[in-house]
Amino acid sequence: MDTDTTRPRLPRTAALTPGRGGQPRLLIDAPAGSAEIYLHGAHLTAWTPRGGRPVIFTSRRAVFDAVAPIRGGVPLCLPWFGAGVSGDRRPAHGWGRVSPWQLRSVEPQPGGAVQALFTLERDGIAALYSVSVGEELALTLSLRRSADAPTDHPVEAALHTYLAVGDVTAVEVSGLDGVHYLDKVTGRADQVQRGALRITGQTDRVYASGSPVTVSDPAYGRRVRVTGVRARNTVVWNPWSAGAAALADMDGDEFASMLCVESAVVGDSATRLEPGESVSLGTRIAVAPL
Ligand SMILES: O=P(O)(O)OC[C@H]1O[C@H](O)[C@H](O)[C@@H](O)[C@@H]1O
Repeated sequence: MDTDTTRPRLPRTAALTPGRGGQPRLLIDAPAGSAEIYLHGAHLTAWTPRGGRPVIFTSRRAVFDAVAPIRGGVPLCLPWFGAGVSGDRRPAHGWGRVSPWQLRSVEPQPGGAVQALFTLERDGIAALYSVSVGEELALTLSLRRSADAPTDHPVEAALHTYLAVGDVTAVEVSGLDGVHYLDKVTGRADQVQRGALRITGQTDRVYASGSPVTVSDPAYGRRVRVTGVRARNTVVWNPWSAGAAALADMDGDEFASMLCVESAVVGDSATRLEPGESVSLGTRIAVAPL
C-alpha cells in the first residue's frame, strides 16, 4: 500500500520517477503532448506536442544535482530576476529555480492535455505553479505574500523559456517592432526595436512588452509563438559562442540551437506586494508550420 500521503494520485498519463542524477521528475505523456518536469525548481526540461518535434532546449551539460539551477528548459525566476531591482540579491534569479517544489496534483484536461500543480513557500511568499501540457504549453505562476509577512522587496518573476531552434542565426523574432528595451549587453536603456529581431551576436534585452512574440525558424520549418499572460516584459537572451563557452553547464556550440524568450515582470515593472496580495504571470507556447 502506498503510504506516502504527500504524493498526489496520478492519472495513467503521468509518472513520478527518478530522472537524470536520480532526481525526482514528473513525466507526462498526455494524448496531446508530453513533458518532463523536475521537482527541483519545478523545472520543465522538455515539451513535445503530439506528432511534433521537441520545442524546449535543455543543455547536454545541464547539471542535475538538486543544488545547481538546470541549464535550459524553463527556469522559474522568482521572487527576483538576475540580481534583483536592488542589484545585490543572491542567488541569481531568486530561490525559485533552486528550491524543491511540492507536486500537488496532476489532472487530465479537456482536449487531451494534462495539468500539473506545484507549490513552494519561502520567505513569506507562497508560490503556485500550473503547467498545462498539450498541443500548447501553458505555464502560470502566482505569487502571494503571506498575510503576516512584512512588505519586502518588490517582486519580480520570469518564465525563462529556452526554445530549441534549428539555427539561431537564421531565426527571425517578430512582434517587438517599435517596443522600447534595455540592452543589457551594452548597458543602454530606452532603445527601440525596429522591425524584426535577428540574432547576430550576444543578445540580452528586456523589452517593455508581454505581447505575443513569434520565432520563425526556417531550419525546423516552424513558427513558435510565445504569448505572455499579464507579462509586462519579454526578455530575449542568447549568450553567443563566447558567452556559452564561459558557462560550465553549456557546450560552446549549443548557443546556435537555443533562444530564450521569457515572459516576465521585471525591473520597472516589479510589484511591491502588500501582505495578502498576489501577482500572477503566464506564458503560452504554441507551434505552427512555417
Ligand atoms: O546564467 P543564468 O543565471 O541562468 O542567467 C542566464 C541569463 O538569464 C537572463 O536571460 C538574463 O537576462 C541574462 O542576463 C542571463 O545571463
